[in-house]
Amino acid sequence: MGAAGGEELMKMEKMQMASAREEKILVLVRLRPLSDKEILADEVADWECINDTTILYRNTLREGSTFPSAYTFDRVFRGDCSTKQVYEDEAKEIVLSVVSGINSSIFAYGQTSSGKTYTMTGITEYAVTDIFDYIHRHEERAFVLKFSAMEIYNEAIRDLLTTDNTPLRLLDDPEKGVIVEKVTEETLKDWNHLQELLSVCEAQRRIGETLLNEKSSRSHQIIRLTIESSAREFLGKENSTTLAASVNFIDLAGSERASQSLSTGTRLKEGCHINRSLLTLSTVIRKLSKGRHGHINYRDSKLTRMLQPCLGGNARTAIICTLSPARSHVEQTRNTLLFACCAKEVTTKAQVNVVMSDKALVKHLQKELARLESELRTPAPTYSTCDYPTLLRKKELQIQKMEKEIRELTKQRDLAQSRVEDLLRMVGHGQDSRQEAGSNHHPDHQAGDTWEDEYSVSESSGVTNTQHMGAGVRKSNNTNYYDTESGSDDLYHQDNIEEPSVSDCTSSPLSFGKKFVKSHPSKSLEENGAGVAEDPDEYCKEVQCIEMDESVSNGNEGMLALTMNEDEDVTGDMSSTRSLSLTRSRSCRANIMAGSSSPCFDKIEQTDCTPPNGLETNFPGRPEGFRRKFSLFNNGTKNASLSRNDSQSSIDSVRTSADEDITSIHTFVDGLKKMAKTQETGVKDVGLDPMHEAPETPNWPQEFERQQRAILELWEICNVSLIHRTYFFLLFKGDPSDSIYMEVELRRLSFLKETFSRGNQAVEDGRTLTFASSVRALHRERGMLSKLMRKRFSEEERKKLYERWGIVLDSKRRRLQLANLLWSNAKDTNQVTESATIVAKLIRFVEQGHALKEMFGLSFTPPPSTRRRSLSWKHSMPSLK
Ligand SMILES: Nc1ncnc2c1ncn2[C@@H]1O[C@H](COP(=O)(O)OP(=O)(O)OP(=O)(O)O)[C@@H](O)[C@H]1O
Repeated sequence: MGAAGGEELMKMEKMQMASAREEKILVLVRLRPLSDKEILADEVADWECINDTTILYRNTLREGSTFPSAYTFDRVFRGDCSTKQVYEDEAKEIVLSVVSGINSSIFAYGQTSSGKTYTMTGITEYAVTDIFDYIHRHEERAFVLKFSAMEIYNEAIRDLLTTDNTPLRLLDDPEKGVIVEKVTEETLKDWNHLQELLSVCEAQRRIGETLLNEKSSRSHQIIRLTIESSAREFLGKENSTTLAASVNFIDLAGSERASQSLSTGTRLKEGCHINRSLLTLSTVIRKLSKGRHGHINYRDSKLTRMLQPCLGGNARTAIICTLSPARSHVEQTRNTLLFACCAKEVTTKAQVNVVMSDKALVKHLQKELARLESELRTPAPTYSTCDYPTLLRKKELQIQKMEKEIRELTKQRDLAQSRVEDLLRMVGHGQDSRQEAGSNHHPDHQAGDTWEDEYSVSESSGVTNTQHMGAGVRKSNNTNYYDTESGSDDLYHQDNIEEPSVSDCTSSPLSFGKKFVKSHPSKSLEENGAGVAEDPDEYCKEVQCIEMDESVSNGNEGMLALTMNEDEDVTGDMSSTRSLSLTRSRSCRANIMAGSSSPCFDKIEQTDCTPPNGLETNFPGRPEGFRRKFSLFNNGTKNASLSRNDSQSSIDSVRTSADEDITSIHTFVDGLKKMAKTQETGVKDVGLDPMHEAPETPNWPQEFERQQRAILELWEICNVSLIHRTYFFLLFKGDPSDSIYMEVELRRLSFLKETFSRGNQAVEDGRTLTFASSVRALHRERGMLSKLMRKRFSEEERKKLYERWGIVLDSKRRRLQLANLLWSNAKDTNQVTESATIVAKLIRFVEQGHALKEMFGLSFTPPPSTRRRSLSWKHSMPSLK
């Protein structure tokens, strides 16, 4: 090897050592200006960059200051900053590492229409210009540039450089890590060639129109430039080495709410896939932000599998979080900022990637071998002069430590053993009581049997659920996400997913209705009925929403005639026959597609309708992010003390966990204050740890039952929309992947219950929810459902239903009576199941597959907190001091 060659190699090895260090992901935030559309809609810009690192939410008064208002990052860019400035000031340094053999990645994250594509297009062009410029200035090295481009569309990887739509496979290469099989790699010739390839990508990428963006990217796009370079002087020689690295330009698809983007059909499906993969990305980022302990679920989506090196591996990474300043997007903006807060805690470990020629490698290995052989032959000097007593003492200490660990582990094992025994005893008890109950339920039992008898029926029907769960657990054992997905599809096909037929509703001789009427005298039908008759026009609108959904699902895209004739004795106004010509409303359509109900009941004019979980506006309460700790699940004593039918205990346990949450928030705030002292920059807004850990619940089937019981009771207490209950109940049946949704639902409901019980109002997007308003909304919904009964059920079917639910056939307002009974007894599993079946039939709920669950849109926003909590939270913000 020549002197220069040796120097080169040594320099590279040195670089490799020097560069293999940890560094945090660079997090940039870019606020775009209000768009013309937003200005036309009189939108207000609620966000402002107050300096180069802090972005401020200016409208805290509106939300009662329950959220942090200032967020600090490596750099924030105001709406009037150009992409060139974003690149020059921050991104360039990361991108250009690639020419020194260090992998780098830049990606844009943000809600739909926030400016990701706008930003990444510019960044990619500026970066490649600089790369060409660098090559030009370093003629002593020979460079090879390879260009590839892919998109992940609906969880399938497509090559953007070919017209072939065949999905590409991801393979695990022992040396290179995850690779995309057969992806086209073009050797880049010059700037014009790059422009050509970029236009091909643009033409190939899936773009669709949504309400929020005319040219919305419906896929995640990854443009990869691989650069190899070697010193010309040593080309072809045995001491030749090559630097090889890639830079990824990643334009993620934007997170979206079906209710805001009003997406339906294909767009809705795309939206589900987008949200799902972004959720996995957030989970990965959240876990990484806590350090690289435990399992990181990169394999849960193709996006995270492909991005693995950028997210915690051998790469320098910058994330540009793009934001819309508009008030209507405040919630999505917060989610993006919380994601950004987590991302800034993530570290990567980039190093210079040196590829040696085969000859150089052989030589290097020979040298290494010789060194090891000589070490073996000549014992190291330290060996002979070793201090044996010290060595012995060290070993003894080690043995003592290990013995202590063994004792600790034995203790833990015994504890776990006793928990298992407790649980087994509990399950045994449950089975006993089921058997007893089952023996009471004899076909000869008459209508009017005791409630306990009915409950025994419901208990035995619960066996079906257990079977689903069993399947779910098996499914989750499969570590391959894609298999998991297909598995779940099958699962859902089998389970109550088809539109329920009336005969299903009416065939079995149940009689809980009668019994229920007796046990709930306080809910007088007149009282409920009065609410329904209050505002008939409102009902017309409500029914209009549902009808429009029907017209669309029937392929009737245009006008439809809606008959609102009551054949039974209903209130005066509603008894006349009306034919209404209705124009299809996209907002309502989206609403129903997403499973929403209340928004249409409340105000038809409102366009930002709500997804089925009521995450947004009109449902009482909202999911508040995931619970920070799952100590309840791990507490064997509490679990063991839960009896199968003890519904109060299930609610109590929710309350307990909420209390624990308060403690954990305080603990966290304390931690925050400490951290704030030691850190000059970076407001720890991520403090409430928005992306809490997903539960890995042992014994999930039992836990699911417990949570479902608690949710059912809380729905009743909080007057949650019946359509929401129906969607949720039919969609979340115990699959292990449901745990996160169950958790979110429980948290939002317990928060709401707490708020209502204190006589407080819950504020959502500036709108106020009170206990009274939720009661009114529920009354209106029941009225609307009663009207649909005539349409969805034949006279004969209705008659059967009345008999079954104990409604006297010649009584007045029979449909309303039935509507008032639906979902009215959370403790009666059988009644719950029947109610879900009937409401599903009324609203024509058709299972749209697993993806629909994602439209329950998990929010990463930290929970709205009590006054006390919010104050301590606010005070922990250094930037607010
Ligand atoms: N910083 C900015 N300055 C001016 N206009 C912008 C800026 N950012 C985005 N825009 C404009 O906003 C619109 C939406 O931007 P873009 O398509 O980049 O959003 P996106 O986040 O990629 O959306 P999606 O996720 O739906 O693909 C475009 O018309 C774009 O020109």
